[in-house]
Amino acid sequence: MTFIIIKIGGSVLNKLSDSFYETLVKMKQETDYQPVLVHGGGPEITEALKKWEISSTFVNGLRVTTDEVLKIAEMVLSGSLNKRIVSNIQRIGGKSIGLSGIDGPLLTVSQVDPRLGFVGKVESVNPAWLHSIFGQGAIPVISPIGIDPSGQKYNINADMAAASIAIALNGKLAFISDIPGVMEETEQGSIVHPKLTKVQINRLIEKGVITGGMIPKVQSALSVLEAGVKEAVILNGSKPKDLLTYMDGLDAGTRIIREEVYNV
Ligand SMILES: Nc1ncnc2c1ncn2[C@@H]1O[C@H](COP(=O)(O)OP(=O)(O)O)[C@@H](O)[C@H]1O
Ligand SMILES: CC(=O)N[C@@H](CCC(=O)OP(=O)(O)O)C(=O)O
Repeated sequence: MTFIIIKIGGSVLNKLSDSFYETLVKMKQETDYQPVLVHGGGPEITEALKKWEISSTFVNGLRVTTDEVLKIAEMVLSGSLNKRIVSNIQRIGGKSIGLSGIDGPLLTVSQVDPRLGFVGKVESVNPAWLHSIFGQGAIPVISPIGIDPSGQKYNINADMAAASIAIALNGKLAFISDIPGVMEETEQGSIVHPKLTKVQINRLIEKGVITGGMIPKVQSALSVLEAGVKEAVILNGSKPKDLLTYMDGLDAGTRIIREEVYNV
């Protein structure tokens, strides 16, 4: 069995078609792949915060999380969005169970930086409950809220949560977002990089080509490579075939790979 950790970005959550969910259910029922979903929800958290008239800011793609921001983030992520994805999978005929990093606890975290408030980085993953969900023939759907040993809850960037789970399960990692991959404006027009290494990524960040929410995404991809996972990929969620194309070993999106395999 090969695990594939599929991170669904909040940017694309509401744009995913039934065929995307059908692909997941078929993958689970008909192939040796075991899909594990991790979802974000940044835009919906921002919308809910606006309704509550709470302001929030980002530092390098991470939301500064006060106690009241945390409460809304948990409500949106572990409440409405997690259950929306679970019910979408069930509507297509698949089995699915939703949980957050607190359940189990699946994700034990520590504080990233006191200046960011309750933003967590994953210290350990306990996949025991995931294995029992796999045993039930179901697809786990994970929301990125974690907990520390004292019981304090934390908001985790969903890309970073997905990377930690991919490392723990030694699985493949695919980021599904609202763009075709890592893009760059060149004299010839806009291009999508088919593959990138750490050195190239760092150069694109320095040049200001990779910004905002793309920063934690590429950094999370690099962290899985460092931990021994072969590669990570960024795919376009509005093209459900991209996931199948990638699983078939063909080119899709942007693959993030180690230096030594760049020319292979
Ligand atoms: N070089 C880049 N190529 C593509 N997207 C980029 C790039 N730099 C920044 N971005 C931004 O990153 C966004 C994807 O990150 P994010 O909004 O966090 O998505 P998600 O919710 O899918 O995780 C894109 O919509 C785009 O605005
Ligand atoms: C700490 C932090 O930034 N947490 C994110 C969690 C959601 C997320 O990551 O959503 P996307 O995948 O849609 O970006 C946030 O509050 O927006």
